[in-house]
Amino acid sequence: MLNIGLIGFGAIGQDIAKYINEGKAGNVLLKAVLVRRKDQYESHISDLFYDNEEAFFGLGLDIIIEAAGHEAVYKFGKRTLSTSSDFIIASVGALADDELLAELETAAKLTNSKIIIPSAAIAGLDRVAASMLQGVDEVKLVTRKPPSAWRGTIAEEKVDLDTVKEPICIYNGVARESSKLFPESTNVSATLSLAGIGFDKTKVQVYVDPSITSNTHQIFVKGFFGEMEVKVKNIPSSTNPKTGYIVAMSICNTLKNRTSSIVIGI
Ligand SMILES: NC(=O)C1=CN([C@@H]2O[C@H](COP(=O)(O)OP(=O)(O)OC[C@H]3O[C@@H](n4cnc5c(N)ncnc54)[C@H](O)[C@@H]3O)[C@@H](O)[C@H]2O)C=CC1
Ligand SMILES: O=C([O-])CC(=O)C(=O)O
Repeated sequence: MLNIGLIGFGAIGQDIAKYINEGKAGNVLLKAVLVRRKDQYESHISDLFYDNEEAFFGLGLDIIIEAAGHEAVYKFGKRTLSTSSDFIIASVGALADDELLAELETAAKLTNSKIIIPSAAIAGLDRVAASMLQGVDEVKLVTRKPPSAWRGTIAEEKVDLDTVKEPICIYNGVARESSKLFPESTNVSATLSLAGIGFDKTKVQVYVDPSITSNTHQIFVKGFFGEMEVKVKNIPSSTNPKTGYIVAMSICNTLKNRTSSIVIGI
């Protein structure tokens, strides 16, 4: 039985807690959730919630899952790995900062802990990573989300989300930049970069698209192995429309793999 800690209790965090408690994430126990203010949570489950970082990191957790945003990766990543907990990251875009990535890798090596990056909102990463054995010529991601998913982001500076009628490309560049420009919306571009040819070569286009209701990601890869095209249409979470329901499911499947005797598709 592995003891799990969770940082963040929003759309992803709440679903992860539910799946773990329903026994759907393998032989794991949700031991603690780090939140900003513990008094905001119901008293009957408050034993699970911590707002004292010392206490949370002192629990000796086997795995800590970040589901709180880029800032949380900066704030808690090194500490997690240095205390020998494996670190499952949702806010992967933070790793577009080479210095942070190197710092976390060093911390992981020193304690023999692992940085674990689930597929989360995209698919096909097993093939992208495998194809790197012989090199890849081109990797491209096209992300489209409906207007409701772009509220509170810099998309609002480019598009009137209330009146937009046609798909509008709000970014065309590479993952190094998209990861930072849309910290809550294109973490997938960072995950794809890490699996494949890196942040500076992974091409990214981002659209506000009023013609769709799902958060859609298309991946195009060409290389020695052949070609790959994958399209996912994620139903947005009712708690946070920027995030697909699949993200928490993917993280829980990653947990399941940690305690299962058979591991498929990685
Ligand atoms: N890899 C991927 O495919 C995806 C990654 N994400 C990442 O996951 C993050 C979380 O997503 P959601 O759950 O949908 O967001 P959310 O906004 O619903 O929940 C985030 C929660 O974290 C809490 N939080 C923030 N900073 C914290 C801190 N320092 N300590 C404790 N709690 C803190 C917030 O109060 C909030 O309750 C996103 O910001 C994004 O970076 C989201 C979707 C897909
Ligand atoms: O859930 C999604 O569609 C992807 C997402 O927000 C991200 O990559 O940050």
